[in-house]
Amino acid sequence: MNFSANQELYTYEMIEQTADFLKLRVHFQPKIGIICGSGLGSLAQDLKDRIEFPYSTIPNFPVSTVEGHAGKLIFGFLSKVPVVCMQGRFHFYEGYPLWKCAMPVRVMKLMGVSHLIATNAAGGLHKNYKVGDIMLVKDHINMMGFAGNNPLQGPNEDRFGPRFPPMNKAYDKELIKKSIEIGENLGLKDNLHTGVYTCLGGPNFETVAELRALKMLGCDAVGMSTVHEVITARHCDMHVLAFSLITNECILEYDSQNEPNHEEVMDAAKMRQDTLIKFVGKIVDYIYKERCCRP
Ligand SMILES: O=P(O)(O)O[C@@H]1C[C@H](O)[C@@H](CO)O1
Ligand code: HPA
Repeated sequence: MNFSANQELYTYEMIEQTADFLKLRVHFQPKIGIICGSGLGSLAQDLKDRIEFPYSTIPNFPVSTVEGHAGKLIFGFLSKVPVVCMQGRFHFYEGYPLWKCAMPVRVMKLMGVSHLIATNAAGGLHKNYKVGDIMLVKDHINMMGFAGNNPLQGPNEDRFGPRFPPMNKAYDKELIKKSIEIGENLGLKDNLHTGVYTCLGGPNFETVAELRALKMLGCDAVGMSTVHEVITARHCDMHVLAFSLITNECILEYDSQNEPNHEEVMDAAKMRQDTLIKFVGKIVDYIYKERCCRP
């Protein structure tokens, strides 16, 4: 990252300006933020009393450029719970620095969101993962961080959080436990896992050697998002639940005839959309009743 470009970083006031723009137009306070992964935009389709903002109409917002990411911020009620959904997220490979990719999380924070549900499409590395399975993220390996890239780089904004935030409790254990229970009640017992997610910069899918290395490091699923959003959310003390929909099995053998592609990712997401809508709806309901409304 070029630090002479620091003046291009979002200031607190810019994020505030974006949040104020939205607050003026949305007459309820969302408590839960949902980021829809590739092909998972349908998670936002069931919102009642929706108010939609194409990203291009929101001051200071980047715009999504990827197929399967509609590029809208949608406010509404899911199971009577006020939420905000990102129908489309920003990826590093689109040319955005990580701090820009994660900026909407800070906007959510300033709007009063206390819980973030980040979803993604990911390749399954673990031998037991099948296409259509759900992996609740219990931890991540920040590979881009290993290479010196982090959404919190640059001067720290103390009004969001500390210079050196801990990350050992990034994913809320109680929410993972509850989500497993919810998933099992929906008949997903055999399709539900907890595991370690990693994000690479993309946009190319990984080589066999890279995938083998990631597996050796302890990664169970690989994608191109989420980690920088979670770091940003934890920095400003939001509670985080994240899950990956396994959309393809990672190819770990040189003699495989298969090649991963974005279409299979989108197809797998489409196949699972109804189940995921129910799953997320029940999680949102639980968070709202048991967390947000707790005195
Ligand atoms: O936004 P997510 O992480 O769900 O998207 C994944 C990673 C790439 O953007 C794309 C590859 O098919 O899906
Ligand atoms: N690798 C990286 N990102 C992905 C994959 C994958 O196999 N599947 C969906 N997003």
